[in-house]
Amino acid sequence: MTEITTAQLADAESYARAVTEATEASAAYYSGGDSRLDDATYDRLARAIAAYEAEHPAEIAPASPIGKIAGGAAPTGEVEHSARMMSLDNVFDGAELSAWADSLAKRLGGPVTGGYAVEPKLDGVAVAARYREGRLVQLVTRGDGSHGEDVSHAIGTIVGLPDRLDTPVTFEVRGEVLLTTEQFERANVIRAEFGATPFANPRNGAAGTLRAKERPYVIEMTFWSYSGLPLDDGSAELASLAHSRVMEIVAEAGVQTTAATPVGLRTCASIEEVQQRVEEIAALRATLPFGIDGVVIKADDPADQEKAGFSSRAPRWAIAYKLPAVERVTRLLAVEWNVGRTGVIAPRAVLEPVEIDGSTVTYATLHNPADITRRDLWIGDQVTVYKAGDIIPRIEAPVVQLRTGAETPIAFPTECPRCASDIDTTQERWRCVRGRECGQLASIRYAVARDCLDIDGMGHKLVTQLVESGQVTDFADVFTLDREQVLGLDRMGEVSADKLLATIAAAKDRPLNRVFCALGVLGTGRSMSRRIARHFGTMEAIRAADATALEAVAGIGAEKARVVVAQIAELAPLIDKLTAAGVNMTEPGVPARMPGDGDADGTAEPHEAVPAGPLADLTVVVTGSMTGALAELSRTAMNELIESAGGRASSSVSKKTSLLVAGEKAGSKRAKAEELGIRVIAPEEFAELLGDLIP
Ligand SMILES: NC(=O)c1ccc[n+]([C@@H]2O[C@H](COP(=O)([O-])OP(=O)(O)OC[C@H]3O[C@@H](n4cnc5c(N)ncnc54)[C@H](O)[C@@H]3O)[C@@H](O)[C@H]2O)c1
Ligand SMILES: [Zn+2]
Repeated sequence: MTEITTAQLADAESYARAVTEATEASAAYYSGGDSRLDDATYDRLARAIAAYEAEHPAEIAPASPIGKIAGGAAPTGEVEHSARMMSLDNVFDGAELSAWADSLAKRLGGPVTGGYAVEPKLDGVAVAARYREGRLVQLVTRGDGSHGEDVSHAIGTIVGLPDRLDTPVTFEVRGEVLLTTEQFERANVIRAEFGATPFANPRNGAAGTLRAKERPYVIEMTFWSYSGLPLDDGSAELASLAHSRVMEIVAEAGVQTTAATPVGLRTCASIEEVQQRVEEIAALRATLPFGIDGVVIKADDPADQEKAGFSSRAPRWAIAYKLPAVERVTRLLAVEWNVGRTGVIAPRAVLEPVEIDGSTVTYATLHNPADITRRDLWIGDQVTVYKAGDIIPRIEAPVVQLRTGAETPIAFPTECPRCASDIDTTQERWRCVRGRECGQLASIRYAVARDCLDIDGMGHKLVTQLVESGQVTDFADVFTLDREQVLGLDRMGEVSADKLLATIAAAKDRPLNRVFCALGVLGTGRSMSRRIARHFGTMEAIRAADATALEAVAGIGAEKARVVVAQIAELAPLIDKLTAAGVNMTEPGVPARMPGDGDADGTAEPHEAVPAGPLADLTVVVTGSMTGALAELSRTAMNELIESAGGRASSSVSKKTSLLVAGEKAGSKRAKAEELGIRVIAPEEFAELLGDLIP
């Protein structure tokens, strides 16, 4: 997207470019092609153009979309409308809504007499449907408002717009043709079957489908009427009835109206009531089976309408209260494959972060591999992303027209990303062949690994065997294995069995930080586990801590604190089992910090359990392979060592780094440290500094 879409227009040249970009986008938008811009971006661009024009009225370009129906860009047809088909003016908040109501009152010489009708603003394509003698004879698009295109070929494919009514009425109904969420999903499945590119979003699908004449397949759409008017000499009385009454007559005739949507048509006496209703509809938006982009408010009484009249573009007696955009276009950066508790392997889209409906969206759900194939998604694609309310964001479709050729196919996993077992691909939802066991395996493997309980000799094969035979269901079971069970394992002799049992017994005495780490609490890796253990001292104190108490640990914010508390509560049975098996639950040298401990004012200062050592207050990064006295130490052991010497271990070099320990084959971290002027020392020198702290 070019910069002019967000910035103010600085000069005539950027104004001209903005007008071109807007008219091109509109042309695509109204014809059912893929617009390069999402609505929020288009609206920003249009506002920038309008602001520029207000300041430079002499420079207004003839092609400017401002003040024109459909931005002047809709394909116009040959069918003359029975009455102009207008746009709607917009408001974006309560204050603007009140201002609109005030200006309307001024025009009317007093408040509206018949109240306001409030309906959803359906996000589809406007059409006029002409019924003569109860038969649907013609469908016309809005076009430029005075002439539209004949799209009568779509008659018979639109739910809610019957081709024959029960009574022989002659009238015209106007309304919105759209694809419901369900129809949209189905449409893209059909499109894929016929090798056609997917629709980028439901609106686009409705516009394209309405205009498409010769397709080998049918795509079902839905119609909701929002107005009814006389046609030829028929139904003249409609012109003198309240809007809400007209809608009743249209509905009685058998045409679907906005009143039949889940949010209905409501009349409100005051603008405060309208505002309240807008908020209710906004809250229900995410639950609707189709997209809305706002709420439409109309003076209900025909006398009020007549007095208010029209501008060149829109009625003055109606207004669209726009809701925040829930769809944006952004880039698909990657697809991650996560394995759920039951072994289901679910893809998740990683997106270039984009702001939708007040929050930043970085991930979106993708259902399964078949779904990815059906949607024809590629890495690098620009995609339409939808999010409303609390609903998890979803990718609607790629914007195929924006492909550059640099997109790459999405690689499907060939083995379980968690346990490397085979994948059962017989169902649409792929699953690790180990199912539930897959999660057990992964968490037990994690717990016994070097960084956690460090049970040497308990490799992947062994864990797999123990889980498959049902002898071990969680890592607490490892501590209660008896000699007989161990001897029963494949290729297990007496010597190695005893050795393994000895390692398991030794692992019971690991410090709390490692036991805690082994629990695999979300968001607490090795160093966070150390910090938590050093802060609280005992598992009992950790379990007694509430979210506020946890926030006292460096690096734990409110959000994380809540997650950790919830997970520890969930893990209670496992922790109890570990305690019963005799596993150590204390951090050596650190007193327990129970709730209520701390300073007089009740706020517990994080106390430094470890006395200030040679690395007090230094942030240390280790890179390359260690030699000399440190040769045997894993990264975890190195980090523990740094912390026991009073320092902070970190994995990346930044301005905050105090010291880089660079071993053999140190690469980019060393270069960066040198660039930042950070002190770099060799493992031997570091070992000297630490002296007898080295284990
Ligand atoms: N993405 C793009 O490139 C692009 C380009 C042009 C326009 N747009 C979008 O189109 C919109 C502007 O389009 P517009 O000028 O056609 O006006 P509009 O669509 O915002 O409002 C007028 C229309 O609302 C519809 N409508 C829905 N429910 C209604 C109801 N209950 N009562 C009355 N009318 C109802 C009618 O079809 C009417 O024609 C903006 O949201 C803009 O973002 C996007
Ligand atoms: Zn698995």
